[in-house]
Amino acid sequence: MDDEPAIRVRGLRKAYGDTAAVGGVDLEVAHGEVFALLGPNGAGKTTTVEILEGYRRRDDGEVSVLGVDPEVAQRRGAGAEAKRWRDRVGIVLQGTGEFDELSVGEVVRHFARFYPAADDPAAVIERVGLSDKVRARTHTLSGGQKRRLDVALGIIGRPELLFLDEPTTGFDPEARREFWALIRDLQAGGTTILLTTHYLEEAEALADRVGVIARGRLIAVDTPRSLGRRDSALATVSWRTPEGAWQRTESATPTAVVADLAARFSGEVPGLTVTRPTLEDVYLEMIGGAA
Ligand SMILES: Nc1ncnc2c1ncn2[C@@H]1O[C@H](COP(=O)(O)OP(=O)(O)OP(=O)(O)O)[C@@H](O)[C@H]1O
Repeated sequence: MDDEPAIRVRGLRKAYGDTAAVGGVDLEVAHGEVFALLGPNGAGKTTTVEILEGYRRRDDGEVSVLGVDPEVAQRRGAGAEAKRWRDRVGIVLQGTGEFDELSVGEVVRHFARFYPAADDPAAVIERVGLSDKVRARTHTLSGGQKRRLDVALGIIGRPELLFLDEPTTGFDPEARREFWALIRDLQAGGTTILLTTHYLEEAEALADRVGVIARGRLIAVDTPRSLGRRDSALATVSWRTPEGAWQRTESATPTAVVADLAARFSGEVPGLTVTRPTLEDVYLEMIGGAA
């Protein structure tokens, strides 16, 4: 691990005509980190990620991805060093997953040939849960299965850095859990991951840090646990009275409230729960404030 972060962005700007899609973003992602970009539709997540991938040109700002300017690395005829950079970066765009009449196995094996140290196609197909579809033509796959194929193509080259734009859209709950296990596995193997998602529980399950983008600006960066000072927010204690009515109180010292209740009930407190704001609660409040 070197001192330079895997991703460093300073003053990034991008406009489409009069629309300022990205309006001055600073961001650093460390080697080995899983970072989730959150934000409402049209906030500027995809634009930011595609600039980092080198697929879109920026208007202004500095961008370094694995020590290289991605815009330069993706230029036509950029040379051997740029090719090496592209081999180190895995990209899963927002949904393709269809390759005419080719089968899943053929597509993955085909992509494997582009990389100098590609993973074993059969192992990757297994990892994304498509082993029983290896001979299926890609246009016959379901939406979630096409997305899994996208993920397979993103990781076949064993990237150091993986970009995932809304990777689990269309996944059923079980597939999503399997995907989370795959991401944890990749992180354990040292892969740095930048993902965008609309699923707050996904960000919470996977990300070391989350960044919230609203109207092209990064309005907060923190751990999922601490975002919006969530960890020090008042706790809500709820319980049922002996008459069966629900009671609730907000407190900065919920342990004292629970101890007091335990003494009053001399034992088990019926229906007791202690909750703090969820990641979704603080996220929605932030987005509301930024609108
Ligand atoms: N090619 C384009 N031409 C013109 N405007 C664009 C283009 N791509 C994006 N935009 C605009 O830029 C803004 C940011 O879009 P972007 O796709 O980056 O948002 P996003 O956060 O990824 O949204 P979503 O969650 O819906 O994927 C939006 O207002 C969008 O309409």
